[in-house]
Amino acid sequence: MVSAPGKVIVYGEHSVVYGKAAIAAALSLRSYLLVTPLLGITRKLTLRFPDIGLDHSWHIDSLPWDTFSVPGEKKFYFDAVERLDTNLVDAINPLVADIPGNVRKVAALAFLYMYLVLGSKDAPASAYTLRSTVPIGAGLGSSASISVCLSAALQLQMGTLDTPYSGMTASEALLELKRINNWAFVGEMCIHGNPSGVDNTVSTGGRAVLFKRADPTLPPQVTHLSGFPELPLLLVNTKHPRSTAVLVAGVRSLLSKHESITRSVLETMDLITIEAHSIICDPDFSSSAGSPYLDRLGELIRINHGLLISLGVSHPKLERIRELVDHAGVGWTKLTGAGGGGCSITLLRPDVEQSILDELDVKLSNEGFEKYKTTLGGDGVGVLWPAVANVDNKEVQITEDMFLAAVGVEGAEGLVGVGALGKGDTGWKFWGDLVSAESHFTLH
Ligand SMILES: Nc1ncnc2c1ncn2[C@@H]1O[C@H](COP(=O)(O)OP(=O)(O)OP(=O)(O)O)[C@@H](O)[C@H]1O
Ligand SMILES: C[C@@](O)(CCO)CC(=O)[O-]
Ligand SMILES: [Mg+2]
Repeated sequence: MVSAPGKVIVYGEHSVVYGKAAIAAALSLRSYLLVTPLLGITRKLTLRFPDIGLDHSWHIDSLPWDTFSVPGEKKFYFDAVERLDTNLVDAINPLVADIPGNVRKVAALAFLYMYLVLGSKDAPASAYTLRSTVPIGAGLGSSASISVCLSAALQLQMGTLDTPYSGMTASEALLELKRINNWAFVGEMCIHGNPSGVDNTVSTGGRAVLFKRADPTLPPQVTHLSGFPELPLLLVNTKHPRSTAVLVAGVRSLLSKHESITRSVLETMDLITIEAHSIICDPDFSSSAGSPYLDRLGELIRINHGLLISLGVSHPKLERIRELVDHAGVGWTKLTGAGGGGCSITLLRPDVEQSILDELDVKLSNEGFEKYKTTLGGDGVGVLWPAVANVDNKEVQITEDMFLAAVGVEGAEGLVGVGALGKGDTGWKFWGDLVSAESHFTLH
């Protein structure tokens, strides 16, 4: 069983696709993937993605392995892949043709692409069951978090990746994270079309990153921001779904029509991220009341949002949230992720009275918006191997039923041993924190 976090882009969405810098942090909302061996004589591969209503099986022997075993085709096994191989995509398309809806189709495509390149004809028959607490298509990196899960699980299953172990050095962990991230990027390409790689990078490594890929032919420059401050953030979902691929394509079209103007907007976004990074890295940085640093970060958030509006990626519902927050005077707001709906973040002023925040909460929820309680800067990809839990002091294999019933269940407090599993009133429940039951690749 593996898991990986969603993310918040604090500065630099969209411009990051054009080689500009972005700052992103991992969220405490996560996706979880369980791989269960399928017993029986039929050699099947089953995808169970109940969040999007996908339940589909293929016979392993009927998959187009020949297309995927062209000599030399697997030479890039661990390397970064820059673009999808159109022959491979063409071979997969008929396999997903009868799956209804683009949301399901691209998720199945991402899985099959990775499975066919990373796996082999002799792979054991398995079910891949995925559940996520990251809202889908809301700007919080749901696609990246599932891509990281799929990449890690498949490479672990095929024996090409080590599980994290105590004593693993930082450079060994970095290598494994790189392998996971490279293939998560492939998943993102299947889902997004033209991803920058920032989402999968922060979901893989966790914490927070400064990310920039100035030259598309070279790997990105990634600075892990271990000292990322605990910023007081309000995260609100418009609940208006949208597709990142469509929004990214919209910016590309604007660029082709108004090239120099759009380029200068993207340039300014780069300056914003760089300035924010230097503020956060200031040795005197403080986010407490009266500190000028938070105001400056807030102003940069406001300017960044204004530029995103000018790129055409805001939405009336995002503007409504901003209006309500501005009216309450509690902080600075911008969209996060691809925009067009999805979520906004507000950097809260430290000295705001609780009663004003409570009033704002009521207004937001009356208008159908959803607020998330989450923390930033959490762990990246995690592995629970073998997938066993402690039930009544016995180790039991986590079954698909237990997994489906337990992931995302609220109120699993009352720690009875980290990651222990037991019968709650409503069925199987993880008591305690799934994430802390896993092992993680640590960089420092
Ligand atoms: N829980 C899930 N189960 C199955 N597929 C999922 C799940 N979450 C995301 N996906 C896949 O990812 C797609 C959404 O990705 P998209 O990039 O459009 O939005 P996002 O990643 O949530 O937002 P952003 O890219 O702005 O952070 C869905 O259409 C689906 O194919
Ligand atoms: C809009 C975008 O910049 C962020 C999506 O979370 C796209 C990307 O970086 O791949
Ligand atoms: Mg995405």
